[in-house]
Amino acid sequence: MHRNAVHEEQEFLDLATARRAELADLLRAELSHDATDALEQSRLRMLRRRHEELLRASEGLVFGRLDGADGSVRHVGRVGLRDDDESAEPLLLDWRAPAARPFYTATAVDRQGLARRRHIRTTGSVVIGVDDEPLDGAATAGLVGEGALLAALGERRTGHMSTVIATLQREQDDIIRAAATGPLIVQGGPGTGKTVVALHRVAYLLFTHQRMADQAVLVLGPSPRFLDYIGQVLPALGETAVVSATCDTLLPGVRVGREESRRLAEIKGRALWQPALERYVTSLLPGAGKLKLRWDGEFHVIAAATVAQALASAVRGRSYHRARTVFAEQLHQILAAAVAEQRETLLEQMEEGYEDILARFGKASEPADGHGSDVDGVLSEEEVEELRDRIADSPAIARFVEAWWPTRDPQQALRDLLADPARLARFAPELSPEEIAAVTAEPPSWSSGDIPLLDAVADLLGEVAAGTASPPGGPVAEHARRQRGWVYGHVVIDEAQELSEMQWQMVLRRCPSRSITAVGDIDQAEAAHRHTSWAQAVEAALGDRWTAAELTVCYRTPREVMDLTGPVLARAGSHNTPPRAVRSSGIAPWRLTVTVDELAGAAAEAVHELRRRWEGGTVGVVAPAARVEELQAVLTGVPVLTATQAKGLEWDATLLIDPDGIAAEPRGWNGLYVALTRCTQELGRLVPTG
Ligand SMILES: Nc1ncnc2c1ncn2[C@@H]1O[C@H](COP(=O)(O)OP(=O)(O)OP(=O)(O)O)[C@@H](O)[C@H]1O
Repeated sequence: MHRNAVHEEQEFLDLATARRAELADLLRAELSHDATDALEQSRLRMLRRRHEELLRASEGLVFGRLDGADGSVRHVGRVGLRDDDESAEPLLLDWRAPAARPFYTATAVDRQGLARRRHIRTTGSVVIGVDDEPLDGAATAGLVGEGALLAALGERRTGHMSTVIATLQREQDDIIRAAATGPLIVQGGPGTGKTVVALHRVAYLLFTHQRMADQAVLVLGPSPRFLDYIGQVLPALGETAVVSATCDTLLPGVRVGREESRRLAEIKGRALWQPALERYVTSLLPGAGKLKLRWDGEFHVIAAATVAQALASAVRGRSYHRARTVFAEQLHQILAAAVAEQRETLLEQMEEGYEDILARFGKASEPADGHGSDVDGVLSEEEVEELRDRIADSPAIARFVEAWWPTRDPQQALRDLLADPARLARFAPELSPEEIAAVTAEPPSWSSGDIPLLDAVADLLGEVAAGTASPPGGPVAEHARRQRGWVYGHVVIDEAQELSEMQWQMVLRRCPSRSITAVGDIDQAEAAHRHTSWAQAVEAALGDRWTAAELTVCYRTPREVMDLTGPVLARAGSHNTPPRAVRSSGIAPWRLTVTVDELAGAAAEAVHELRRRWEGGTVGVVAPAARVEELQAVLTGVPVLTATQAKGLEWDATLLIDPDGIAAEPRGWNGLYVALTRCTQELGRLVPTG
């Protein structure tokens, strides 16, 4: 029966493959001509996107089939394909289309009109097997497509995350398709597919909302290594309108140049900096007072009240530089009016003087040639405007404005604050004298904790000149990456439990609509802040305006290993239960005690053995920070990482070195929880004694 099914699906795959090639050819022909107007340009952009999507969809083009209780048959795949006949049902349903949803969510209890779900396994353009799941029978364990899922989970790891569109589970699918109108915070234990969900959600949102594709989506991850690990998922799903970054790399042109202590990371992550920096930047504004400007050899005094009024209206709701531009424009206007008025007064005085002279000589005060009371020489409106333009273009006036209201470099402005204890005490009175001393003692290069402060200052100062936007055309992600002030359609944060309050502010600035998906595990938090609940972690940034969701099943770590995590989680102060492991690897975790002197040798031997056992897969080593360097020297061909660095990654086998040493690190129990849960198959522990 299966042979027939394979044959049947092969026929369908051949049909879909041919149609894909045909559509790609048609699109290529359409894309060969140039756009003549903006409308055509945007149409071509969409076609180009579609073309790329089709080209990339060669692997796993068709992976599912839905048989309706009414006898209907629909196939689900990586992209949607239409037949020639536009009115007919699509040949292939895109996995993100609403009609494909039952593939991920239908169960025997909630059949959604289906009689059967079929998973189709393929290699390239060959169907290698099918898994049928009747939905009209008795209720099953609740896993969707269990056979296909367990086969996928048991596969060797390549070192890069792959797409899982064929085996997404219902609780994951619910989050992927959730509304994107406000912040959604997803709590999930290790291996529950948080990263999978976050990335597939990006693909879903870009497919569903054109606006997000136009504005790009930002994906924030904890480290460059992690970004590299997930880097192939979205391109494989055909998505390019995505910028991936860490909080450290979000500011164009600014690099983190040094490590910082946990104490300073904690101090600099506090929400108090936002109002402190606002107060500081406000203090940089010029004070109101009369202004004395020179124009055409004459001095003009602008009264303090006029300056105060112009200043107040310029500053309202604007950044420092934007307010400066608005004020300068007003000043040009005021000065032009003052020049015109002074000229008028002068003319009047001249006229009065002339009449005096005439009176003294006993002449009547009738108008005389060129000196009538209609005061010839008073500037017309156009002339005042022209004068204002000349004032606006005048380098001398620009110098005057610069001296009175200087443009500022955000980096310099922040350095001036962080290096000055008196200023810090004035603007951040919540900091203790010891904390201020610790901040001011830091070297001038930037650390990770400085980046959100710098971003806040850059935002409060604003751009010096408007119109720095890059020219239109080219991929949207490139524009977004280059501009600090880019507003994204959506932001996805992975390992969100690590974000400090100030890093959250940095996210909000990039997404004022608050269309944000944050996934993480509060129990894996290792950052310097002390949050142990999501409510605490996001209180300063989001208040209580966010929606919570949860993932409860662990797909990565086998049951044998998850069983070890309960006590570790309890020591980490967690109130959560570890997620339920979906599978067992049949391999008991092992533990070897060695002397400290034997440790490096034993580690090398264990790595050698694990690599042999997991040939074609991956092995990773996690150790306390203090031992990493020494181990890297002896363990070649495998990553040797701290628990923090291992966050989000996975290997077939993990060698955990000195678990007690990891537990003794700051937030070490959380770190140990991370380290224990990185393997998909086997966990070995080397415990030094003495
Ligand atoms: N529905 C699924 N089908 C197939 N594989 C899945 C599915 N969900 C998760 N996985 C796999 O489980 C592993 C863990 O997923 P992921 O890295 O997204 O979990 P996580 O919750 O982010 O974990 P952690 O918090 O430990 O980093 C990955 O190998 C992923 O491909």
